[in-house]
Amino acid sequence: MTVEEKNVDIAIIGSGSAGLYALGRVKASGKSFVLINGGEQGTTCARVGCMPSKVLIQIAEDYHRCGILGRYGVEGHKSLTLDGEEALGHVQDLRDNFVDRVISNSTAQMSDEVFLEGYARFIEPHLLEVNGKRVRADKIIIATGSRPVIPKPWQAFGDRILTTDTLFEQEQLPESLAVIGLGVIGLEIGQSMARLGVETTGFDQLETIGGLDDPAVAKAAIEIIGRDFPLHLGHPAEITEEGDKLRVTAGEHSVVVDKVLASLGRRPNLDNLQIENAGIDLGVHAIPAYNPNTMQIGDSHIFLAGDVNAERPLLHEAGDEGRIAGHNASSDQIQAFKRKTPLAINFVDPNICHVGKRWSELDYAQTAVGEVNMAPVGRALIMGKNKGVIRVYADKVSGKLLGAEMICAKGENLAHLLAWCIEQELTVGQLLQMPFYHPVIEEALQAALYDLYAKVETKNSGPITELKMID
Ligand SMILES: Cc1cc2nc3c(=O)[nH]c(=O)nc-3n(C[C@H](O)[C@H](O)[C@H](O)COP(=O)(O)OP(=O)(O)OC[C@H]3O[C@@H](n4cnc5c(N)ncnc54)[C@H](O)[C@@H]3O)c2cc1C
Ligand SMILES: NC(=O)c1ccc[n+]([C@@H]2O[C@H](COP(=O)([O-])OP(=O)(O)OC[C@H]3O[C@@H](n4cnc5c(N)ncnc54)[C@H](O)[C@@H]3O)[C@@H](O)[C@H]2O)c1
Repeated sequence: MTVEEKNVDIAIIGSGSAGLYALGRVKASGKSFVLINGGEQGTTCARVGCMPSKVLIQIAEDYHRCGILGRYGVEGHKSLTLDGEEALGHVQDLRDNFVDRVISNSTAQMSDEVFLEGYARFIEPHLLEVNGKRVRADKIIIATGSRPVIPKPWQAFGDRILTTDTLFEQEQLPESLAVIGLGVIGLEIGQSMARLGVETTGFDQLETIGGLDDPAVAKAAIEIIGRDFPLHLGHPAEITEEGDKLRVTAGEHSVVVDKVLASLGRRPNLDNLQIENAGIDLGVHAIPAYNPNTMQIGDSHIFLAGDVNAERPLLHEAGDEGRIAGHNASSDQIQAFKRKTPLAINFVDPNICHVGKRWSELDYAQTAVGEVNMAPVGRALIMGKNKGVIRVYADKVSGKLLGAEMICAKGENLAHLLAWCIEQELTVGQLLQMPFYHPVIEEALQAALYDLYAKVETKNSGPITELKMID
């Protein structure tokens, strides 16, 4: 019996952010297409990622902020309490709102002919199967995202192991929580939980946190975040059962907790696609070799966009990768696109950010480093957030900005400014000729830039560093 095949120009697998951005380009080209999605709709970002995590962080930060009120003479602040159920209810309400918005602007408007629900797998290089239906496509975009890693032995602990897939569905806050893996997720959720009153303990096998690799920033971050909850670093964590609780042990540290948040990283959803039937070699790192400027796998008809390629697993990058893949899948010619300056923001308080080149990528002999400590910064003192450090890197000879790493208040804004300057290939001298208001956190960046300027060879022309001369 021959199974009926639907023929299209382009099949997009995954209706997450990368898939939907790709769809925008494909629709505009007028090519025929199908969009295929397995699992829940609404995108990882809106459903279990960026958005619910930021709501939780906001609640925790606002509640924690009450602690400062005594300084201003506000009576009664110590007796404020938090209803965990209502707090989580608020996270869920806003989350539902974000998800509804995504769905109503995308798949809700699509017919069953072009939007197929189910997990796709390759039968042949151009042939996919979804719930028994077959789709033959000239070009295929894989935008299947990633999922949280849970080591196999931990799966036996059932719902006592949380991931960000299940955390935002909880009705109550746990009394105690171990956060294993202090990367981006572990820090954001760990600090929030601690601030909401959950007895939280953090573990990471590395000697650093939040993926920081500038030693000065990592040291400051460990000290600052370590005031919110204990951080046990340098040993992989192991879990054993203790009655209905879990014991988490790493090196000489051990705690008994109600729940564990597994934030050990995320695994690309490539293993469910039978991509070998497409003649694609997964390579040593289990990710097929692809070009990050075209998103094309080798010189094949298949493109890889978003978290599934594990290279820049962030929302704005998933958007760009979707656009590139969508454009190239719809065109006769493959076009390479310049990728943007790397920018990463961890929304802990104070924010941890990095921009441009990482510390470990620098040629230290050719690099000048400017630094400012946040302790004396006027605006930070007023805000009661004068903790942290900003480190900026520039080429020693040309003075061109290369990158930065920081832990500081409003880091999310400073990191953007720096990314935009690197994108424009500006020098530290040119940055000092920009206006700086008073009193603002940007003055801390200005101080770091002055420190950097003193260490680079290229200086501004004219008698006043901060002002350009009129010819
Ligand atoms: C807790 C958390 C917080 C985050 N916070 C931020 C943040 O603040 N800022 C930021 O920039 N990024 C953040 N991120 C990362 C961001 O959410 C991701 O980079 C982005 O959502 C990736 O989008 P995507 O389209 O690649 O994947 P997804 O949105 O996951 O879409 C993939 C889709 O493909 C489907 N699928 C999988 N396999 C198949 C198959 N075989 N067939 C059909 N469909 C399939 C999946 O079910 C899913 O619907 C966060 C992530 C998490 C987990
Ligand atoms: N603000 C944001 O932009 C944001 C927020 C959340 C998530 N994200 C995205 O989600 C991705 C995944 O985040 P993540 O935090 O899960 O991964 P991650 O890679 O950032 O961190 C995982 C951490 O787990 C540690 N680890 C692994 N196995 C361990 C073990 N057995 N014991 C102790 N520690 C162990 C690793 O050393 C690492 O520090 C990020 O790369 C990021 O792109 C972004």
